[in-house]
Amino acid sequence: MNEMTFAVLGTGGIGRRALEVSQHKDALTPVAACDRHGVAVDFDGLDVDELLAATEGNIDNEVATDGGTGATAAESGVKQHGERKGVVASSQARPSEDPIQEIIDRGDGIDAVLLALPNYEHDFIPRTADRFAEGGYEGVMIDVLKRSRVIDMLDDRSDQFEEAGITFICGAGATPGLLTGAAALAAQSFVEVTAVDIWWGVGLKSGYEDNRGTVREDIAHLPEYDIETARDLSEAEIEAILDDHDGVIEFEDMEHADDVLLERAGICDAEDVEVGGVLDVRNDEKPTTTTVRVTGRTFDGETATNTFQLGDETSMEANVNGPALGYLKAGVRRNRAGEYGVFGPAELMPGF
Ligand SMILES: NC(=O)c1ccc[n+]([C@@H]2O[C@H](COP(=O)([O-])OP(=O)(O)OC[C@H]3O[C@@H](n4cnc5c(N)ncnc54)[C@H](O)[C@@H]3O)[C@@H](O)[C@H]2O)c1
Repeated sequence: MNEMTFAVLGTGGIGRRALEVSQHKDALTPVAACDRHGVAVDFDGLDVDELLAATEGNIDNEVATDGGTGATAAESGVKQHGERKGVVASSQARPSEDPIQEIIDRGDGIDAVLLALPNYEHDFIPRTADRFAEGGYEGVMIDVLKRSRVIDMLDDRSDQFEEAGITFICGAGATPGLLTGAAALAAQSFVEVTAVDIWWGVGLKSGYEDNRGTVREDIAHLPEYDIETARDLSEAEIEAILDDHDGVIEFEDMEHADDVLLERAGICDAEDVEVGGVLDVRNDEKPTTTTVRVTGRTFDGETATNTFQLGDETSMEANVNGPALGYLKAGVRRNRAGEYGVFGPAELMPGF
């Protein structure tokens, strides 16, 4: 009864590491994985070691998603050796014209689906969720997306998910995700929260090759870019931006969904949440310690700031995938208890 099966959509920087981390979680079996090129399904459990070894040099971070709203087909960012692209390099996978549909068709045996897909089109993850609902899927869907506006698009589908029997958990990576949950917990000392400041540090030297999708999406947060212009950047242009910054980019006032996720959990107003951080692609050491500061007023009239910090040794991959799979398991428990609809990481913490 406690056993859970899950599928990963997207075997790029995040999806591959999610499969690896799942090996360290109790009673969680990966049974399906896909990228744009193909799909692997085995209800006895995927051989994760084989899949990771075979795809090590074949990670697909191409810009295109499914060709929806204005996707470019730029063939950039593909790390490839040999004939077979992406997940198809694994002997467990085969090429597919529509790998996501193949997973929907096997949804009966899948308790949860982790969407480790790109966010170059804001409606890609919501549209993918629609396909699961329309395909009769009844289970958990969970994403690690970052942008605030996508949460509204998922909220609009709340009734549809409830009717379908889907428990959708949104924004459940590191930030949003782990840090949003930490802010919700830190807020419990207060009767009124006046400010939440999230400041992250990521050092990505050895992980850079595998996480170019995430770096491109981060560049879209710089004031001179947006998701469309970042999507159209060539690899050489991205390298030039990184060179201009000596490999260290500082972000301020980011559109990160921690704000709307804390507001929908009743913790504070979205406008009182600030997210920024520093990305260093030339060092593995974090350029700054990831810190969450929650300021508020206690019931007995004191004003204080509760602070939560991540250890500098924890990698971005550890801080995204550990929480994502932890929230996935929390989602399966809710789904089995008949709770459907849209939930954020703060709502799965003590209430406010
Ligand atoms: N919340 C957080 O803390 C956090 C941190 C890092 C990354 N992220 C997010 O995680 C997401 C994934 O990032 P990444 O670095 O792994 O990206 P990536 O580009 O490395 O991988 C994306 C994967 O999706 C697959 N894909 C694309 N279109 C597809 C389709 N139509 N069908 C099937 N598969 C398809 C690609 O083939 C690839 O395997 C991004 O949206 C990123 O913003 C969140």
